[in-house]
Amino acid sequence: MRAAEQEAIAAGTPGFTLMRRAAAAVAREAAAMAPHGARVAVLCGPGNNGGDGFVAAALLREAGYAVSVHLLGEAGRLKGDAAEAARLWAGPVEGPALPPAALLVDALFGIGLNRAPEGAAAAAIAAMNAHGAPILAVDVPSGLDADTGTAPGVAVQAARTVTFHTAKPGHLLLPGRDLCGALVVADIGLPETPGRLFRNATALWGPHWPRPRGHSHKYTRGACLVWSGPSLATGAARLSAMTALRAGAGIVTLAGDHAALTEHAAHVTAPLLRVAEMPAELLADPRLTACLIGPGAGVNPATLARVEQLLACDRALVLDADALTVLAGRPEALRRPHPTVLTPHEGEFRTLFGPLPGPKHERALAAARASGSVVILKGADTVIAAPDGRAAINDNAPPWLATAGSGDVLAGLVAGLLAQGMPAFEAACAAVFLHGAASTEAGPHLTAEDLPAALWPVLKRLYEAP
Ligand SMILES: NC(=O)C1=CN([C@@H]2O[C@H](COP(=O)(O)OP(=O)(O)OC[C@H]3O[C@@H](n4cnc5c(N)ncnc54)[C@H](O)[C@@H]3O)[C@@H](O)[C@H]2O)[C@@H](O)CC1
Ligand SMILES: Nc1ncnc2c1ncn2[C@@H]1O[C@H](COP(=O)(O)OP(=O)(O)O)[C@@H](O)[C@H]1O
Ligand SMILES: [K+]
Repeated sequence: MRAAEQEAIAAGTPGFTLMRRAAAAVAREAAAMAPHGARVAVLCGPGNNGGDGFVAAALLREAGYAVSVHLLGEAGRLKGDAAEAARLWAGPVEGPALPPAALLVDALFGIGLNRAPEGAAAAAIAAMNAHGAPILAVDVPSGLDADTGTAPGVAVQAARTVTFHTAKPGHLLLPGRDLCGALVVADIGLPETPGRLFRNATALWGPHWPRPRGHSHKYTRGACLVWSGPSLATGAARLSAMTALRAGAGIVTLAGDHAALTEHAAHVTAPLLRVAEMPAELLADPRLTACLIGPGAGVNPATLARVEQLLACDRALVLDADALTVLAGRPEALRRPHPTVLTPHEGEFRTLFGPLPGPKHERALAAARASGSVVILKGADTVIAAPDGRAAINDNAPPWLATAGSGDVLAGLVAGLLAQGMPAFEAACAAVFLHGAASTEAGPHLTAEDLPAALWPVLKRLYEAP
């Protein structure tokens, strides 16, 4: 953001012009939240976030709102664009005590927050939260660290947050995402800057989406092997296999011992069933393009031996659940010259990689580098990270996705996309996004079994999109 701002200023757009555009977006959102003519209280801080507040206050007053402006600090100490913004506001500048109002505009701190709010700043934030009126946060809810999604102290709980140019990690990572309320990203005319950190969206992976051609047959669409857990632990692999088929893999094989396959045979029709002791018995088939192991596998030496055999093969590979746990503390064992995707939740992640410092996207990136693999660090704010330094934060998954078996569905989705030749990072991002979209489609009270069916309309819409 700061680089984009510098570039724009160097190219001749004054900083104050950017501030005016930002403030116009704030005023637009405020007008959408408060009835015309209502009382709006704008709380400004000592930096440019406060500057946005002053300009927005002037715009709202022009538009007919009853606006009061409150400053934390002294008007005489405002500098640069913020001082110019304060001059634009013709009315009185009051202290931080807030009057009754229909809407509060939080322009206290933005991306310049550099420590936990204390004293008057902490009191002002607490007073906003206790006020009762909805809060529109300018750029970032004050007190939230835009880089990490964490709040070092007290933070504003906004109803809506309007940010500029692009979402920051703190808007997408928890608890930041919850503090923001509804997020609005406003264009303020900054140039596109090349970045390595993304908000997960169709544009990130859509160009790599595998589409069958007229002459495709099931083997050219990709063949996927899903290793099954033993008898009475087969459901997880079945969810994965059904989802891999739904993802578009031409053929999916469930493999394991005879008792396990007997259970599968009682449930599924489309997947092939192959009795095998070890994956190597099936890897001779050159048509096989991707393998998945872990769901229901069990944490035991047999699983470790199978994982090691699969790591040594030349197919794309997804390791989930128990296949990650058997490699506890050995991420370097995952290095291989073929696409590999790991799908740990926080517990499996810690077991495999140990405690890593920093915000979630940085932890996932460190794990991706250590393992040479694409890492999907799951949770309500799933992060996808690649060893080359790219990372994406996902924010489309509703909380009812937290249900037993939904992780197995995600693993199968990744495997199905890898089987079709989709590159690992893009396949992982697509899978996480579509998983979230399918759970939104299915709605509250879904079970993991509903997800492959719910993916169907989501995928159809993907095909219909231009
Ligand atoms: N960077 C850009 O391209 C643009 C930035 N704009 C606005 O400018 C903001 C960034 O402005 P600044 O860099 O001036 O930073 P801020 O206005 O976010 O905050 C910095 C000020 O707050 C003080 N401060 C930080 N943490 C504090 C704490 N815990 N307790 C008390 N005081 C604290 C600092 O000492 C400094 O005076 C953005 O969030 C956005 O609202 C917009 O005007 C549009 C363009
Ligand atoms: N609060 C939440 N909001 C959205 N998605 C969630 C939430 N909690 C978990 N998830 C998602 O649900 C899935 C759970 O996977 P996992 O923990 O492996 O469960 P299981 O092993 O039972 O399948 C993951 O994709 C995770 O990202
Ligand atoms: K703010």
